[in-house]
Amino acid sequence: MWSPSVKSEFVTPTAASPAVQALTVETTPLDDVRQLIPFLDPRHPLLWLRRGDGIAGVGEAVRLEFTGPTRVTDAADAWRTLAAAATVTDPVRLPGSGLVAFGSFAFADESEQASVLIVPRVVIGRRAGRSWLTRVSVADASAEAPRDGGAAPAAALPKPTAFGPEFRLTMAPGQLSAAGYGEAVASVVARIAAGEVGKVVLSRELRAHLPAGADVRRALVELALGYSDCWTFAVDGFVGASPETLVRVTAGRVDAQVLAGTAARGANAETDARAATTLSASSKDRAEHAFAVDSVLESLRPHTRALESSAPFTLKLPNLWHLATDVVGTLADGSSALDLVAALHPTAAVAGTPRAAALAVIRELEPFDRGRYAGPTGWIGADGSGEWAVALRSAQIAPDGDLTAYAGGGIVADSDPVLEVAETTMKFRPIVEAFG
Ligand SMILES: C=C(O[C@H]1C=CC=C(C(=O)O)[C@@H]1O)C(=O)O
Repeated sequence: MWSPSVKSEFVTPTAASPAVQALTVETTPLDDVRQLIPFLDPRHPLLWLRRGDGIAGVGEAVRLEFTGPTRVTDAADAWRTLAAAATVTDPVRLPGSGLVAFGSFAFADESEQASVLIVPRVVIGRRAGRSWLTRVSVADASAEAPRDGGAAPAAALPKPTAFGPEFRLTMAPGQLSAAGYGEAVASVVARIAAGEVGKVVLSRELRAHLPAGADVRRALVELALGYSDCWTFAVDGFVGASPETLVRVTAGRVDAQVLAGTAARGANAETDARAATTLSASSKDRAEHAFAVDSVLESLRPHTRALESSAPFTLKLPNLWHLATDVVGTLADGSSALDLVAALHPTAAVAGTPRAAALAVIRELEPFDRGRYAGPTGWIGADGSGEWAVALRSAQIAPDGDLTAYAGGGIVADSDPVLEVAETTMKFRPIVEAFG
């Protein structure tokens, strides 16, 4: 149960967060800030942005790391404790103002990649023409005075910085080549025919190396401009532009947009319209989509009332068409956005059906750790509100500059290996073009 409290003074340490920190958080309104990206740290950007609205974080006031099967529920618990110990002044009261943490979680229980919640020292936010600045300062719960002297008084906007030099990366196949991916797809189709599993989402990776000191904001600008209807994100070196909303919680309302089923865009208006019509009529894509919608409804139902889903429709993105379904409901049990993320992940849009069997096939056929690809990425607020995407069309940048990009697709009984390879190539486009 989520019981919002932003004024509590007393903190109980938890296993996930042994030294609980008391945060002082102050949000002040700003004149409209149209561009958030120039304010980011070029090498450690924290960003959540769609259609020009979102939040940009600078610095780290708190960093919590989680691993293993309970990583999301541990994070939800740790966040409750941290938020309850914070003193928050927030006259703006918009989604993303006040105390927020950016988060990104590994896809797999056994992943070596840490899952994180990061509370920035400074957040600049923008929503519907209103902007704000949030400053965060930290004190140990036991300490008498804040370590860094308390929240800075409501202050001027931090300065945007000039972009570093342009760079272009060449991506090379990773541990699973395009041909190897085609073979893995054929193997999944055979397992489906044998009745072992209904659907499996398989992926492959591309690799590159970022020059020392590269300004990652350049790629974020490309993603945000090229894919403005997607969630452009950057958290702890993990960047992307995902079209899929895993879940949003705002003022007791819960919504999601499920995507599964993909077609190439046509070369002209006529073939493009035909591609969309063919996609919505395709029994293969509709089957793939239905698995994903069912898994989301099943996970959200215990936490919501009046949960409804739209009929599937075609969603146009610059690089492809998707089949999409909108889901909306009312929060019934006080869950936070992270509680719902824990209930939802991994959906059948990124794992398959039945879930356990599909995950076993992924472990067997993908010779790499997905890291945070296809995991939940987004933000959580002090009152449990938040916005989370399924982290698709994404890449992880390691501290040494190694970059790994990921793309996959849902494999069902009628999937064709050649077409599935082509689909992953289309899905790599946002990242390949942003860095290339
Ligand atoms: C697994 C990915 O996409 C998922 C989301 C939308 C459509 C999908 C598909 O048509 O296969 C996938 O389920 C990816 O982009 O890497």
